[in-house]
Amino acid sequence: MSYNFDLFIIGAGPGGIAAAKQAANYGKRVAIAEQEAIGGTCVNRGCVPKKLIVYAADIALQDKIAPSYGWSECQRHFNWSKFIAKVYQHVESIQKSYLETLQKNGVELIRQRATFIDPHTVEIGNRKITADKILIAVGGHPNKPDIPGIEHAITSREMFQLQQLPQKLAIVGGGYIGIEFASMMNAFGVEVTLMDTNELILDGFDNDIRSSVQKGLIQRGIQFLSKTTVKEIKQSTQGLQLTLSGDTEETITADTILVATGRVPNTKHLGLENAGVELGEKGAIQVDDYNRTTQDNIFAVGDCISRVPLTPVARTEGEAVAKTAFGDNPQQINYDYVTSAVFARPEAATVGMTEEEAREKYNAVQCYQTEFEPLLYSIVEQKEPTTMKLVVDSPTDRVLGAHMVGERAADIIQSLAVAIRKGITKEDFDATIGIHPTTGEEFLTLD
Ligand SMILES: Cc1cc2nc3c(=O)[nH]c(=O)nc-3n(C[C@H](O)[C@H](O)[C@H](O)COP(=O)(O)OP(=O)(O)OC[C@H]3O[C@@H](n4cnc5c(N)ncnc54)[C@H](O)[C@@H]3O)c2cc1C
Ligand SMILES: NC(=O)c1ccc[n+]([C@@H]2O[C@H](COP(=O)([O-])OP(=O)(O)OC[C@H]3O[C@@H](n4cnc5c(N)ncnc54)[C@H](O)[C@@H]3O)[C@@H](O)[C@H]2O)c1
Repeated sequence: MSYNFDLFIIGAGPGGIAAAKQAANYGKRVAIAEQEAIGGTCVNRGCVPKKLIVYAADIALQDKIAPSYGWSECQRHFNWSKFIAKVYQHVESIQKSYLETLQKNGVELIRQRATFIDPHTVEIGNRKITADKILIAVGGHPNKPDIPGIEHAITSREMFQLQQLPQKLAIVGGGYIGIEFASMMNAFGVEVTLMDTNELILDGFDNDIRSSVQKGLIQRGIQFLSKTTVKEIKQSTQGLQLTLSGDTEETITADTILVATGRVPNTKHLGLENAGVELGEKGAIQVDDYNRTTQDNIFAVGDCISRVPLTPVARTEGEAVAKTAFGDNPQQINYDYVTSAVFARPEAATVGMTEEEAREKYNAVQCYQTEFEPLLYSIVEQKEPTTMKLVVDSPTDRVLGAHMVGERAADIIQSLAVAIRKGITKEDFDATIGIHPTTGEEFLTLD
């Protein structure tokens, strides 16, 4: 049977675009459907605009320590709307370059929503398109708790479209998104209250890292309510009123409420039932080790499979699917050493096993840890300690995980990840001569 395309991709985020490029490199006929902006969550309402806001917020933090470095105090004014317009200029330039890449590779982009008619056919606008293989890379969207008044709360998506900065921001959820926005908004002078149902923020990270970031944020002036959630939101004359439950049972007010309580896969109304594609837990698409769904010719990658919802992972999975479908060697992904970072101040980054995970899996685990004041803060009043931790399997001396909170944690952990993935030992760390004076060199002298 002849199909219109060798590969049809639903969703032009990092996962879909990576697969499109790789399949086109094999000389395959590829089309990609996108219902919104090319680049997906990461480019348009995630990593990219977020990191630019982090940079803007860092300027405010640098201003705070500048007088200790001999700079005169100055009053600067931050213009959010001017700044966010610049951010979106950059986002558009990325969209344009993605578009050029797709065109250069001969990939047809169809700017509409696609749904399944059968395992080889999708409906898109008034077209029916057939393909030998189909990749689902539809991403996810924010989960909003089902409570009265939730329509008054916004999600990360709307945070990027604010007309002006809030004065009082309440954040529900202390995961990646809640923590990053809490940190950025606090730096801009916004009064931030953050709540989480857990005792500690950043579920899934090493416990020492979680408490170190939490301490750092509280020190910066963020009000943290642990084991607390919101059960009702009402509009009042003082603003939005949040009725809390859990450890803190009171009413607080805010002018903006951000809910950041996780994300859910975009798998509804996709016609998956017409294609024999089954869902697993929490609406995520079920896939095997090769990202193949329950239908042989259909694959799924990225946030819609809820494995590790990060951009580099979606990209790697997209490439791997194209290699599996059209190359000589089927590709499986090793998720053991996926690095990740929370771009808060203080910044947190991690690779490999947490102490808790290592102790469950290995009999003799030794942790090497330090907390110190980095040179940058040595001559300023405000203190911001750095935490570093190595998790080691004692009998083999192999480093199982590295974790850090502090300046440039993401870049430092990123570099260590290469060595740790290759099986480096604690002795290898000790034998390495560092660069002085840097923060990273402290990883080489832990005892
Ligand atoms: C606020 C925020 C900050 C983040 N920061 C980071 C970070 O710093 N680092 C990091 O690694 N990750 C970060 N992430 C996560 C990252 O954005 C995602 O993991 C990544 O975008 C997932 O890629 P994807 O291709 O699976 O899906 P997406 O990027 O979500 O792309 C899916 C695309 O599919 C389209 N689509 C959906 N259904 C259809 C349909 N039926 N037809 C046509 N098109 C469809 C959507 O419009 C979307 O464009 C962040 C996420 C958020 C929300
Ligand atoms: N820097 C990055 O790489 C980055 C940045 C942003 C987002 N992301 C990705 O996006 C995903 C989603 O982020 P997220 O922060 O929305 O989710 P998350 O899963 O990281 O965190 C959700 C938090 O909300 C809390 N929570 C859940 N329900 C609650 C409730 N009713 N009341 C109070 N607290 C509640 C949880 O305990 C948890 O701490 C992340 O898992 C991550 O993969 C990555």
